[in-house]
Amino acid sequence: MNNKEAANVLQMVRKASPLVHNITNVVVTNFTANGLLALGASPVMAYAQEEVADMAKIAGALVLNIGTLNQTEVEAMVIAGKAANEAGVPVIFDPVGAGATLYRTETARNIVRDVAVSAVRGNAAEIANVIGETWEIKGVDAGEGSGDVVALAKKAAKQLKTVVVITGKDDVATDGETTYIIHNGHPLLTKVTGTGCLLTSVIGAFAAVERDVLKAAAAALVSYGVAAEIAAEIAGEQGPGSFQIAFLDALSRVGAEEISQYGRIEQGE
Ligand SMILES: Nc1ncnc2c1ncn2[C@@H]1O[C@H](COP(=O)(O)OP(=O)(O)OP(=O)(O)O)[C@@H](O)[C@H]1O
Ligand SMILES: Cc1ncsc1CCO
Ligand SMILES: [Mg+2]
Repeated sequence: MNNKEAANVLQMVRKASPLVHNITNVVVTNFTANGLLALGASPVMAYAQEEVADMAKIAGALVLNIGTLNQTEVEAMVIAGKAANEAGVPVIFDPVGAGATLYRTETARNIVRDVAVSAVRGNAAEIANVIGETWEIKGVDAGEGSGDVVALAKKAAKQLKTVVVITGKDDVATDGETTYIIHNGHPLLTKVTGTGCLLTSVIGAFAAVERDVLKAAAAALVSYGVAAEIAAEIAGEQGPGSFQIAFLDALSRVGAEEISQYGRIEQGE
């Protein structure tokens, strides 16, 4: 995966405008829908157990996010996930807050047991907790020590038999064999709620058009990180509110030119 290939996958998203079915949290719902629209995908949020199987089957990707989970919604996620599996629709999982409470940790583990997920995206602490590893957050920036993060991502990918994406200062995407490290993004992303959650849904949009989920994830990460850098350039001085708006604009504008100029994809060990 290089910048050119990444830009090609982004172009495919814009051309196909895939339907991305999200069962996500109440904090990020609107931002996620607007972010997917800006990018060029077609978002839908559908949660009722009566309809999630039908929606998941017609979607290009299903995104499950446990940010504000409750038991009814978790049951809907499993129904949707199994329907997506039957229909060959990729499922992307965001284990928000795994490790923070026993309920989140157990739910995250149950979802990866009951649903065949194509990719899991979280920060290092969340991914560690899904696979039962302890993880010390070193300093304020969980992205510090990316060597450890790569090892954690590979271990998780092998254990869960799926693509694993760990985000932070640098982002790592791996299937356990091939690893990409993406050096894009901006610290202001951590000052806007749900940028991780939107990224998980963006990976869904890319996985809907690129069957190689690892390539899809790497392309999503570089596109997203470059968009953040463009937004910070335009509105970073103003603060997180202006940055959030500029970021939505940048998601709609980022293309081959910007990715070739700013994209920093490294093939890892
Ligand atoms: N220090 C940093 N510098 C640059 N980019 C960063 C930094 N920290 C995180 N990011 C970027 O922010 C985005 C969200 O990643 P993060 O790891 O913060 O997700 P998260 O913890 O799940 O966030 P949330 O819970 O708010 O959705 C990613 O695109 C990531 O690359
Ligand atoms: C703040 C917050 N609380 C639960 S989910 C969420 C959004 C970031 O995932
Ligand atoms: Mg998160």
